[in-house]
Amino acid sequence: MSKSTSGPFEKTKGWLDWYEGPSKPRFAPPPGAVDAHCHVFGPGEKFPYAPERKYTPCDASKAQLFALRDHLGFSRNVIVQATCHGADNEAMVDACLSSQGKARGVATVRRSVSDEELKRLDAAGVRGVRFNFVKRLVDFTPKDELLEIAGRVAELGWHVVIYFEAVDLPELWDFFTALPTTVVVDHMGRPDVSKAIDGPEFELFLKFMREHQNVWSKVSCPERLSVSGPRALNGEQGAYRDVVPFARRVVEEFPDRVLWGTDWPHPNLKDHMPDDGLLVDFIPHIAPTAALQRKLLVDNPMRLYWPEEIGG
Ligand SMILES: O=C(O)c1cc(C(=O)O)oc(=O)c1
Repeated sequence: MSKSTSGPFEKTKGWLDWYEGPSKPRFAPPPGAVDAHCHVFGPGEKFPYAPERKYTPCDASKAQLFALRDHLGFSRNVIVQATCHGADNEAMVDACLSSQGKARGVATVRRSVSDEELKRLDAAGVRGVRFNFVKRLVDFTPKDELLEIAGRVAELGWHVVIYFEAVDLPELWDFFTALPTTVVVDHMGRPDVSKAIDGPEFELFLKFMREHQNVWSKVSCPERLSVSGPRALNGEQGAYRDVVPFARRVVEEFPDRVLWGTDWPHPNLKDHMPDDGLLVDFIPHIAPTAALQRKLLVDNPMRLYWPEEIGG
């Protein structure tokens, strides 16, 4: 079970493999904590990467993900379909089915998906679909196609996860606000943290959440968003300081609509691969009280992904 291969595929040049032997976090997540954004990649031998993919990763299996979950002190995962698998959800579905109910999934589907397939995904633990607008990751899908998919999954009680760059929010606003489901934003809508926190770009994101009660945000991926570091490596307890005010602002203003995830195995990071134990130690910087931590890591993800277990 080596991480460095990609099965029969060749990894994208310069690909950084996930960090082996992460430290034990100093921060102990509350009991029942959910890593609400992570992926599985392949293994390529068993679950081939999609022909239309924009990158070929190293393998990152369900067993490796579940081992990380236990090591970090988490109880559950939400496994988000990675773009390298296109709309073939089998690696993610297989992980959900092997998790003994401890993983839910977010799928990618095309307009051609049948009702039977949606029901099969639902039975496997899928609770949402992901719409991706990051141009380096996917080709364009027409919005009427996406709206049609959103309407169909709404009937299953699923939500829509959206991934986009902050500069694209104005253009996508009308589409996002027309979605008929709960809408979960990946990685805080990728703010440019070198810009002012009270500047127009991040203000627009806050307005998006303020004016639309169905919009949630993942306060994840400081390792992607940080410009100044320091990186979560070598025992660093104050990593990615420039991201802290942005994430903390979202957690404090919208405590009931935030989620957190490792983003393991961190696709497409170019300059470093974080120690996931130190990433967990980032959490108390953005959610400074036990009450906020409990909402972020337990109550909110349980409400969205396991409502039946909390009488919801
Ligand atoms: O920024 C990214 O490169 C990235 C890629 C993917 C994916 O390929 O699915 O998912 C993420 O959450 C982030």
